[in-house]
Amino acid sequence: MSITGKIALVTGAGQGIGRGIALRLARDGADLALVDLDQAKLDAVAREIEALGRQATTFIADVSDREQVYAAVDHAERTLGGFDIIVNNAGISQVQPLLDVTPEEVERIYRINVQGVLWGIQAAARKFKARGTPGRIINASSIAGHDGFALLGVYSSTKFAVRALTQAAAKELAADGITVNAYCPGVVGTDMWVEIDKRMAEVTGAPVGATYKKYVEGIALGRAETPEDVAGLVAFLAGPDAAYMTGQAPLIDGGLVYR
Ligand SMILES: NC(=O)C1=CN([C@@H]2O[C@H](COP(=O)(O)OP(=O)(O)OC[C@H]3O[C@@H](n4cnc5c(N)ncnc54)[C@H](O)[C@@H]3O)[C@@H](O)[C@H]2O)C=CC1
Ligand SMILES: CC(=O)C(C)=O
Repeated sequence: MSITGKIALVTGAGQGIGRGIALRLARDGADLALVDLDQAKLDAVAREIEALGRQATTFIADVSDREQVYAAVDHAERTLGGFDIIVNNAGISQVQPLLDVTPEEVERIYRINVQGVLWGIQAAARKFKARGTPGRIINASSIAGHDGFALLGVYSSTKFAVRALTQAAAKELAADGITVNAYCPGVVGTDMWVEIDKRMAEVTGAPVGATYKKYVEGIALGRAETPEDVAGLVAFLAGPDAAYMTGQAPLIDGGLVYR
């Protein structure tokens, strides 16, 4: 119960890693603002959180739109009565050889994966400063933010960019008592990897399922990652034991990329 009574906002909370993070933070005592594009999915996660005895509120926002992200943070504060933690988790994948990628594809993924994180950092930091309280900002990077992966080149570059924003924001906001860190998962068995595997099959001709299998076979601990594995690290970054940690982007990947 290390974050009891704290108010946390999680983007991309309707499924996958975001859902796992929201449920873990609720178990650790936080009340949750859940942000995503699909109301029905958000409602289902909100019911799970309420069943744990915590409050949950939902808000539809596209993280690539700065005004919508600011509105989500305002909604969280107004509805739950405070604002302490933001997890900028929403993101999309893109499997495309670098030689084929189009300007429209680059723009779309940068608007969501990079600008979405930047607007979340801005909105949360402005809110923490206005309230005069310390806060935690936690961003989704990836193993692909430490290593550029073939056919995931533009996606990898967005996750490197998240690490850069995390480091710079940590330096700019430390004097206000705000810490900024990222989490770098490996191969997590969510819809994102179903999509990556399907696209890899289209691009390389490998059978469906083969790319995911190959990646999982490379994991030292011998199994795919779960959203709960990721959520454990995020709970640490949100909690009191991470008070002296900022600007970092730790890997949690079962042993796949070593730094
Ligand atoms: N699945 C994996 O193996 C890994 C995932 N990650 C990162 O973790 C984060 C979550 O990934 P998953 O849960 O696996 O993905 P997912 O595809 O299962 O879920 C992503 C969620 O984000 C939401 N979302 C997408 N675009 C949005 C937008 N513009 N505005 C608001 N919400 C939006 C989707 O509706 C969805 O609910 C992403 O940033 C991803 O890049 C990092 C490393 C590995
Ligand atoms: C989705 C993702 O970040 C990887 C590299 O698995």
